[in-house]
Amino acid sequence: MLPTIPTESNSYEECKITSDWLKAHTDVRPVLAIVCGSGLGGLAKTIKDPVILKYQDIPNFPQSTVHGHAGQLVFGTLQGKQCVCMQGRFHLYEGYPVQKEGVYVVLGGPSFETIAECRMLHSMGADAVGMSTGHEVIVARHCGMRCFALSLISNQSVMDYTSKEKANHEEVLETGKERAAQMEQLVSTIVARME
Ligand SMILES: O=P(O)(O)O[C@H]1O[C@H](CO)[C@@H](O)[C@H]1O
Ligand code: HPA
Repeated sequence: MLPTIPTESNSYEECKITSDWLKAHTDVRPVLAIVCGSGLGGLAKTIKDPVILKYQDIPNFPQSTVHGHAGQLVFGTLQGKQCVCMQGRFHLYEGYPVQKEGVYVVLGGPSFETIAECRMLHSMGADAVGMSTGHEVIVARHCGMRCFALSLISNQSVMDYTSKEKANHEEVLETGKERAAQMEQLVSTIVARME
């Protein structure tokens, strides 16, 4: 029987469970990761002191369904560098999304979108709406700065005329407060790893 293939990318919490599980099962902390395609999994055999973890044993991990893909992570050392090899990859044709991408639309604010505007933006392919980051990035790029932006999705757009919900700044602040510690951790980790 073929394994169930997730169609959505995992949440932060699910990814953290995966990452904690992996860290508990190997002391290797890879500085590089190599994806091995069909017939190329042999590279993983050259890894020194390998720790082999099967995809099927890793929580929340996708499964390889293609013949010739071993379906395991091999952690160890290659040319003196700590690395991990994926012996088996995940393809679009197996039903895996290439990447969970979204379209961020930036509007002028400060008002929140009306239901009609939300519906229009949704029908145009928008996944998220903001009134800040897009503008900032445009100005920064104009000044020649390289940018990396994070936007916390803080509230749901209201699309239903019968809904009693209304997007509001209190909800945005509330979500911001709930996620502040994670955002702070994420940003400081990114900064620490910057060359
Ligand atoms: O205040 P920032 O962080 O921009 O986030 C958002 O929160 C406000 C809307 O509630 C807007 O200012 C919007 O940009
Ligand atoms: O619902 C929203 N719309 C636009 N900008 C926003 N910023 C936070 N929430 C929103």
